[in-house]
Amino acid sequence: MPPGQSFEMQDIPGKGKGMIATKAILAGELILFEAPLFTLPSSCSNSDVLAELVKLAESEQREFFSLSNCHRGRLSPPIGICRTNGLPCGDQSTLSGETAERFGLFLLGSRFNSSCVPNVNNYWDDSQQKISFRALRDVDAGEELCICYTELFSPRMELQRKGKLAFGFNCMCTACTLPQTAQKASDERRANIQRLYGEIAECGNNPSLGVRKAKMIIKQLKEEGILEASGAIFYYDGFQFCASVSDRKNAKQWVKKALDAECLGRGPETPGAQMYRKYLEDPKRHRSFGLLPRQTLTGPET
Ligand SMILES: C[S@@+](CC[C@H](N)C(=O)[O-])C[C@H]1O[C@@H](n2cnc3c(N)ncnc32)[C@H](O)[C@@H]1O
Repeated sequence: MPPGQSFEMQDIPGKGKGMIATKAILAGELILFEAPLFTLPSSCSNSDVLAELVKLAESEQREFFSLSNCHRGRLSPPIGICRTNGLPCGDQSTLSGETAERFGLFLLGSRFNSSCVPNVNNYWDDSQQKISFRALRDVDAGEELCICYTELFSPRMELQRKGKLAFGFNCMCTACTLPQTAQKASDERRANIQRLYGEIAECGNNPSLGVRKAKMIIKQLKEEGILEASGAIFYYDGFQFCASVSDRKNAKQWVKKALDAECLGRGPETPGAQMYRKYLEDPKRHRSFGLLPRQTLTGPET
């Protein structure tokens, strides 16, 4: 591992290898900023992978073949390793339907295991052509550092099914190994979050209801321990509802929260952070500002 790194690779029971924090890490801290071995279109074939592998140094090829492969025996090793370890080089969300057009292979980054309550966020920085990993909350030395491979707003059965289908494992993260009653409560919260996520999109003409739903979803995300991993989009919803009724003061409070969440998980210079900063300066610059009759709504809880 390079010097100064705040984690090391260790064997993790039931998960193969994984990354463990070797010192305390603060929320928002950049843990790793890594260039890919290569990137490929998400629809690539085994021969596309081979064409990339021949361009690599022998030591890199060896490291590539030492990565985990959950498709062993079913797919050729090159494509099996890519499907197991590839990380999206772009935004990806099953709920919004966004799919990254490319994925990248990372010698260190591909060793982060998955959690349904991730403490690390991975983000592809297109301008630098590197992936960043940032702590979503304060992490103690000795804790495992985990990203999330799937999306977060699904009840356990669905998360398990998606993880199993795509990556061939039964998730052993802290949320999936909770005692039964705690798991039931967590499942109910995630089902509520999923429902509210759908409902909030229907509130364009009822911004007061929209703000109430944004607050409900944020409360449940917080209780579930996944607010930092996904809060920015709901704070931005709150902003848009307030902007649509010319509620400048509350719009600013919502977009400030969205900006803070974006900076925490993705960094201060992303296109998203720049957009939030623009609206924080002047909410009127949003296209929906003043589209509905003037009304005073409420800001986010502090
Ligand atoms: C991208 S690799 C992660 C690093 C891998 N553990 C290794 O040893 O290199 C993905 C594989 O790690 C394991 N894994 C990741 N997250 C897991 C989890 N939450 N529970 C169980 N296994 C997990 C699964 O075998 C999965 O196919």
